Amino acid sequence: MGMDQEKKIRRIDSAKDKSRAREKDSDRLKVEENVFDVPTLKILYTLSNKGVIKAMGGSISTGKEANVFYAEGPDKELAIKIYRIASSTFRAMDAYIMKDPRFTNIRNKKRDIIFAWTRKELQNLKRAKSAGVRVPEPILAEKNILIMEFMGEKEAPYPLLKNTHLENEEAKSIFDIIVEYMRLLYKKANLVHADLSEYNILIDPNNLTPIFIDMGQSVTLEHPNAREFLYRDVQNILRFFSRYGIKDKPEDLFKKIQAE
Ligand SMILES: Nc1ncnc2c1ncn2[C@@H]1O[C@H](COP(=O)(O)OP(=O)(O)OP(=O)(O)O)[C@@H](O)[C@H]1O
Ligand SMILES: [Mg+2]
Repeated sequence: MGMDQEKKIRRIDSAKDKSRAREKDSDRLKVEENVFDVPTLKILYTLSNKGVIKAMGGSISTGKEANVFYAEGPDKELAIKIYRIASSTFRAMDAYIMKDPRFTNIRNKKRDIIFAWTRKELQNLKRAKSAGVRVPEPILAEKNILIMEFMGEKEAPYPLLKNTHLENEEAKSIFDIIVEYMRLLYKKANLVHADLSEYNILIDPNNLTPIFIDMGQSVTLEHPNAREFLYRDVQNILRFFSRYGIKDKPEDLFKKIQAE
C-alpha cells in the first residue's frame, strides 16, 4: 500500500473516530459503528483512490436509516449519505420499492433492497433536477453509498425549513416555490416526493429559497399509492405553513399540483 493510500485511509479512519466522538448516547454510538462496516469502508477507500473523495469530514446527521457525512471532493464539497445495512427499519422500504415498476426484479434480500433504494434516490434526484426542482446535484450511487453536492457553507449544512425563522411574506414566497416544485415533480419528473415536510426541505439563506432533499422514498406516478402520498405531502406542507397564515385547502392544492 502506497503512502498516499495510507494517508487517505487514516483520514477516513479519523473522520470515523471524530464522528464517533461526537455521539454521546450509547444508541447513537451503536449506530455509528453500524455504518462503517467493512464493505462500506472498502467502497469509501476505492472512491478515495479514484479521487472522487478527497477527504472525509464529520457527521452531519444520524437518521433512522442513513448517516450523512461531510466530505471534500476534487472540485466541490460533498454530502455522503450512507445507508446502514445493519439497520432494522428497512421493512417499510418494501412497500415503496416492490411496487415500483423500475425495481420489480430485485431479489428480496435486505442488502439488495438497500442498494436498490440508494440507486433509486440517485435517479429520483436526477429526475427532479432535470425537471427544474432545486435538489443537491446527484453524483453517484455505489451499493449503500450516495454521493451528492453538499448544500451549505463552510462545512455547515443549510438549515432545515423547520429551523428557519421567517416573516410571513418570506414564508409565502418559499411556500409558492415549494408548490411549484411539487408541480414540476409531478408533471415533468412524474414523481411524488412522498416524504415532503419541513424536515426534508433545506432553506438557502442567501436567497431564501427551498431545496428538496431525501428522495429515496419518492415514487413514480405508476405507483398505486402515488396520489395518496401526494395528498399526504400536501397536508404536511399546509400544516407547517398554516402558522404563517397560509390557509389553502388541501383538496385545492392537491388539484392544482395535478392540473394541466
Ligand atoms: N446534500 C446535502 N447537503 C447538506 N446537508 C444534507 C444533504 N443531504 C442531507 N443533509 C443533511 O442530513 C440530514 C439527513 O438527510 P436525509 O433527510 O436525506 O436523511 P434521512 O436518513 O432521512 O435522515 P432522517 O431519518 O433524519 O430524516 C438532513 O436533514 C440535512 O440536514
Ligand atoms: Mg430526512
